[in-house]
Amino acid sequence: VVGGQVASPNSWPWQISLQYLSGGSYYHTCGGSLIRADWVMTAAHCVDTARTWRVVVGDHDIYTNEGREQYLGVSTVYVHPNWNSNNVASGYDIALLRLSTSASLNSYVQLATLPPSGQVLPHNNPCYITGWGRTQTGGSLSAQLKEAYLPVVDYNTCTRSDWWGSTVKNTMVCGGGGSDSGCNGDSGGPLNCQVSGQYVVHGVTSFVSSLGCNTIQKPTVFTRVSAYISWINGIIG
Ligand SMILES: CC(C)C[C@H](NC(=O)[C@H](CCCC[NH3+])NC(=O)C(F)(F)F)C(=O)Nc1ccc(C(C)C)cc1
Repeated sequence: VVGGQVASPNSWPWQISLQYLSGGSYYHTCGGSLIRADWVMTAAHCVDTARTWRVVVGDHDIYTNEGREQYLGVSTVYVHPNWNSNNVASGYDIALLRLSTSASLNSYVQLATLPPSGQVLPHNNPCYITGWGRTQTGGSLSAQLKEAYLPVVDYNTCTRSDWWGSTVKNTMVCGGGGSDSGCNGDSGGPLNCQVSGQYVVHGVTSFVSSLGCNTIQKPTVFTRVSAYISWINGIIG
């Protein structure tokens, strides 16, 4: 997350860290959202490479043990069948992870609320991106979970030729477009939008401009969760 601020610890209790095993250690690579005690929603591009994964719930500082973390294995990865790793612009950047151990829900670990199928939020709807991603283009990951205010940019605006043009599809949500943005390592994490006084996960962080994370008029682009509710329900039952 570029800009924004460090989140109050565990204030986004559905946020997870997706980590992979390398040389005997685990490394953060993506975010995600806990949607059932044994299911995580993330981005398909996060799991393009076959690795040994683990999901950490209840985390705040990914480099220190604060006692609220639960470390959970991943038994099965379900990538959307239409996902094309060579073209993030076609959408379908969504995957579900079946956990080998269920999370234990408490005040630090809660399930995300998903939107009703088909719901499209209006321009400027209040939303926050959260994640441990780079804090600047080409910078390092954030040790502590960050949040940034990225209000919805409606489809009409986001697809303007001087914004994202036809790169953005209506199965996506745009947020921000100013000096705050998502960045590498935020992928797969939630866009948390306020709807009727409740935070609802309306987006899965998908891409930013290759010119730089917080490029003006290139809002952070999210998979629109409400476009995939049937697929999700078909998988998790
Ligand atoms: C150094 C970073 C900022 C580069 C930037 N990376 C990204 O946007 C990556 C993953 C993109 C999937 C493609 N393999 N996503 C992120 O960093 C995220 F914002 F989600 F955290 C990128 O490649 N962006 C990109 C690439 C191609 C397109 C074409 C569809 C025009 C659009 C954006």
